[in-house]
This record gives sequence, structure tokens and C-alpha cells, in this order.
Amino acid sequence: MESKHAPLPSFEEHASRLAGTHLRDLVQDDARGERLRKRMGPVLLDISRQKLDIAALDAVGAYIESTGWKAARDAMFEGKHINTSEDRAVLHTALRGGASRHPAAPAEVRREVADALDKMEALVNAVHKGEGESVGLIGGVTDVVNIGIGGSDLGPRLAVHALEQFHVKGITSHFLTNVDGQAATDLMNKLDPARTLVILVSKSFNTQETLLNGGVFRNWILKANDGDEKKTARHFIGVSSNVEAVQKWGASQILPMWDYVGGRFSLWSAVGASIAFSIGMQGFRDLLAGAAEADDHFRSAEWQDNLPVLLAIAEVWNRNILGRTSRAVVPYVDSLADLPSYLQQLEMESLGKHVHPDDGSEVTQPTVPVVWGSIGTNAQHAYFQALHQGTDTVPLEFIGLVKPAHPLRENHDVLLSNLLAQAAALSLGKTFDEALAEAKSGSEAERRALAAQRTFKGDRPSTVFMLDSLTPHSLGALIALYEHKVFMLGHLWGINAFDQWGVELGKVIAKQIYPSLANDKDAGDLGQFDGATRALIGAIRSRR
Ligand SMILES: O=P(O)(O)OC[C@H]1O[C@](O)(CO)[C@@H](O)[C@@H]1O
Repeated sequence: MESKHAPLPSFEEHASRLAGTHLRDLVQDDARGERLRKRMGPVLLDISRQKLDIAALDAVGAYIESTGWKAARDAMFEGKHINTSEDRAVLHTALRGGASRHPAAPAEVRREVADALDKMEALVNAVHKGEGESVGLIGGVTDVVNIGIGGSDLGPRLAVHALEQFHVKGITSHFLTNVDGQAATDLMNKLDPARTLVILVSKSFNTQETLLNGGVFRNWILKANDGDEKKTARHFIGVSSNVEAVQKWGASQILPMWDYVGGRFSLWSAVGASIAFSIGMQGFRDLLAGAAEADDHFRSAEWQDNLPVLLAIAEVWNRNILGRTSRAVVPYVDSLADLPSYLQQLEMESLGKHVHPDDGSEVTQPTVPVVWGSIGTNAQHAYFQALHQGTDTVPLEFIGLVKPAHPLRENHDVLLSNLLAQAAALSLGKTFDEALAEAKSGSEAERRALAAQRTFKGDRPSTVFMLDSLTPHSLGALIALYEHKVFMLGHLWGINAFDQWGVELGKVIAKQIYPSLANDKDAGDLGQFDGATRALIGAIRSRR
């Protein structure tokens, strides 16, 4: 379909000027550095190692100003139905609106969010006191298992693991996600059913993996309770927007979710109950307050100082102007090991779209890059070779902490020196002449061949996030900044960042295939499948 949407500008003049300018020269300009290093509360963002100069930055900023981004942003905060394909508001910001200086969501939404938080608080506090019975749950809980997938897993998992130093004593959290039965079996072997509380999290309450794993755990606990269903229900809290289905399923307590919160934006709701069970309700409210600080910043700062806008500028520059196809996220913080997979869902499920929602026409520029990564320094000893000398340029995102939670100063200084060194090495590189001067022995030809292999072209861009420390507040702020970057990119690319139709087809086909594997006697009508699927079903059945 022919598009009526104007493509992003090519910023040709700036792009060609910068093509001839090396990052090692750009980073010498202190005035430029000041424009590209900005702070919001506990988060310092440094995009000064991106291939932009002030003129290019201002050109992209002026373009963004012309797009009506502020009105689009305000429409989201106010609850307009900006998720048009599902006719829904997008109000994850309302979940932390209680801590905002300028809550913007409709009063009714604010009320139901506050009520749900209060209900969750009552459950969490009772369980922490060992008095779960007082709220209809079991007493003496030692282990909490979050069963969910995608947004019903990744956010809570990230926060629970990131905030380990804030965990309350006596409760251990676990995450059961994949439908691979090994995970459920290993967990059941480890836990005591009498002391296990399960949070079954599914916005739709229609997700195959979650319902199957929930059933496995219910049977396990039911058996331990000698078939007593009422007693068994007290081991389960259901979190869903489909309250009726949870009631039918048989959880004793239900915490709500709403259709105006997308799964990947939902950790701030009762979907994050396992976070509250891990770090206590005050910690959970601190997480919300950090996100609210980022919300207020996004809503009030001009583009030049607005971290989500600057992040979006860096991404548009890399993706649309320089044609980069992926971005690596490398936290130099072990406890943020889950951040890359969290961001994969947040960014790739939100921005992996190819049409404009208003008329279905094709977008005229690439949208989301592949997001990947893992913790440093480990990554340096695995794939950084390719990032330094491979033929593709992959923009990186480093995350570091000024103050760690542990007392091992030498470890931390070594960790941070490595982060800073990688950002420097990737951007500055090492010239052929520098490498040649280091090659002391051998013939001229041998020295030159060696120098070529030891040359680093550099000019490889990166972003650095430096957090003062890792707390519920700073983590909440960091995640919310990423959420707003996603909003900005959806706006600039003209796509709906809040639906996810692309996950449907595979789900439908999986349900069609399942009977052919489940029924050993009768393969059913294999003719409905393509040749490759038929052959693999046959191979599996013949070797069982
Ligand atoms: O919370 P639910 O409804 O079980 O969905 C889990 C995940 O599945 C998805 O719908 C994708 O299949 C995600 O968007 C969502 O976070």
C-alpha cells in the first residue's frame, strides 16, 4: 500500500559531514560533551560516544520538535486510546502515578490502582509476618514461585534479581516460565509444598505455558494436601485482568490487572507482586517512586535535557541514518544480568512493527534493531573481539554503578575501569601506524601484516548509563526511562508500540500441532501441515 506518511529526514548534510569525522576527534569537544551528557536524579546518561555533533543533534532535535511529540506524550499520560488496534489506553504510568508530582491519569484509574496496591500490601505484610492465614493464604511461607511468561515474568525477574541486597529474610523467590517440564520438576524437587506460595501471573489468563505450569504446581500441592482443594487454593494468588477465569481456576486471592497496561509494561502493577514479596512493600513503593521521577522528567524536560528523547535520538541515528541492525546492552553489574532479556521484550515486542496503524501502509524506514547482550566483563572475553574488529558496527550500551552494594573496592574499580576502557577503545581505536610502531621484529612485510591485524578502526559508538547505586528507586527510574524511549521511537517511526499481533500466528499453529504429538496412537491429519513440519513430527514420533 502506498504510504501517506513522510519518511524520516535523511539529515544528509550532517550524515556526510560526520562520515568523514572520527569519534576520536568528536569526543575532544567539551561543549559537545556537555550537550550529550545529562543527568536525571540517580541516572547519568552519556551519549557523547555516539556519532553526532552539536549541529546534527540540533537538526534531529528540531525535527522531533516538529513532530508533535509533546502532545502525543500527554495523550498517553492522560489515558487517550493510543493503542488503536486494540482500542485501549496505555496507562502503565498510572501505576506509579501516586508518586508523581503531576498525576495525569483519570481519577477512576488512579483509584483502582491505589486500591490494588493496598490489597497487595495487605497480602505481602501478612505473609512477611508469617500470618498468611489472616488474608486467606497459607502461613509459614518460605518460598514464593512466580509462574508467568513474557511480561508476566521478565520485569519481576529483573527486579527481584537486581535488588537481592534488599530481600527480606526468610522468603526466597523463584521464577517458573518455560513449559520445558525440567524447570518445573527441578523446582518441585527443591521446594516444600507446605511452605510454597505460588503467584500465577497472566494478564489474559489464556497463556498455554503459564496455565500448564500452574496446573502442574496445583497437582503437586493438592497431592501434598491429600486432595483438599480449599487448602490448596490458599497456596495460590492469581494476577490477571480476567478475574472470572482465575476464580474458576481456583486461586484463593486475586489481584487485578487492567487492559490499559501491556504485559511488558506491567511490573509496576500486581504483576510485580513477587518483587513486593522479595523486597517488602516499602521497597516496591520506592521502585514506583523512581519510575514516577522518570515520568515527571519525561513530561517536563525540554528535548535537549530529556533523557528518553536523547536515547531515541541516538537510536534513530544509529538505526535509520547509519543503518545499524543491532544494539548490544552490556551491564557491568552482575545483578542486572536479566536486563538484556527484559529489554528484548520491551523494545522488540513494542517496536518490531512494519506498518503504520492508521492506514496499514508500510513504514518507509527500518524499525527496531535486534537487542541483545550480557554482563561485562564476561562479555569482553566472549564476543567483544567481533565488536572491536568485526566487519559490522554494533552500537553498545554500557550500564555501571558508582557505588556498589558490596565492600570490595578493588573489584569494583577494576570492573568500572573495564567499562570505561571498552567505551574508549571502541570509539578511539588504534591506528595502523600506532600498531606498526609496536611491531618490533620481522621483515617489513611481516610487520605490516601484523600491524594490520592489530589495528582497531575505532569509531564504534556507545552509550553509558552510570547509576549512583542500584536501589529500588534507581532501578525504577532506569526502566521507566527505557519505557519512554520506546514511546518516543514508536512516535517517530509512526508505529503502534503497544500491541503485539506478531506473536499470534505461532501460538495458533502450536495448538494445531500439539494433538499430533500428544496422541501416540493416532497422528491425526498430518496433511494439514507443511512438508518440513510433517517430517519433523514423524521423526519425533518414530524415535520416542
Ligand atoms: O500475561 P499473559 O497474558 O500470560 O501474556 C504473557 C506474554 O505473552 C505475550 O502476549 C506474547 O505472547 C506478551 O505480550 C505477554 O507479556
